Amino acid sequence: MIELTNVQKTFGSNQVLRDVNLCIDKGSSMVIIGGSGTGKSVLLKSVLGLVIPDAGTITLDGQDVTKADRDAFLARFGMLFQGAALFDSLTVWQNVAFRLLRGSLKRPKSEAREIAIEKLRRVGLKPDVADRFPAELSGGMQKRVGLARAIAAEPEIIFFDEPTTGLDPIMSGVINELTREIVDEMGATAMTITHDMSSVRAIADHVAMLHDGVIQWSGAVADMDHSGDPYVDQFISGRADGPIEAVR
Ligand SMILES: Nc1ncnc2c1ncn2[C@@H]1O[C@H](COP(=O)(O)OP(=O)(O)OP(=O)(O)O)[C@@H](O)[C@H]1O
Repeated sequence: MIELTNVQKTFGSNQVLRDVNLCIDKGSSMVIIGGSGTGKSVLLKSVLGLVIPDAGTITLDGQDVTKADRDAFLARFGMLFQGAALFDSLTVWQNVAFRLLRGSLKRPKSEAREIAIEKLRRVGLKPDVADRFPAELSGGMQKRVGLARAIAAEPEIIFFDEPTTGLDPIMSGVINELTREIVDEMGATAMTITHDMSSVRAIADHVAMLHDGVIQWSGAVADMDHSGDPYVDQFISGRADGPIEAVR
């Protein structure tokens, strides 16, 4: 379980997280929504211990994330970055096996390659893709490779940062479905940040909306459409008028 209690973070005069309280149950999928610049990435980085809150606590299974042994702690996470963020100079399989080729999760090269090929297959890519370079692949294929990399070390917790950015609606749907399937079959805890409402509906068990430094609303995805919260209503319907200022 991931638990954030009274988390605060300010950069200079910019108070980004004012008082964030959030709980993500083991094996469940939480999607954080919110406008640009509301602090979703700061929140995600805080859970990874990459941003240190000014106040409040973040725990993973009861352990303070800022006090955990870095290597062992990060080994529990998989991450799909915005825009896939593959290493151009590495082949596809080396990208997928990145964490299996170094550090605490290191395996022999042949074994790492085998795992990479198996994970590529899981995301719908054939073994012949393994020796190609990311630049030779379409955006949708790169996302699949990013997903294969995120699951390569079979993490307990997976973070998805804008998983469908740059994809057309059909490919977004495919990636969303694949993401949900994989999270379910791994039994992983998932935390996703996105603006894409189709991702929210496909991936989330629970939704939390970050606005003005606090979790404005949180609840089951099934309750999102009748939350009664004017901020959530405005966000999911994409209206310019409402309590959220459209000009920032
Ligand atoms: N390291 C940093 N130093 C200073 N300010 C920062 C830093 N990281 C983030 N911020 C500020 O915190 C605010 C929230 O940024 P963040 O990237 O978390 O927003 P976001 O909700 O993820 O936005 P988007 O959806 O556009 O990616 C922004 O005003 C940003 O400029």
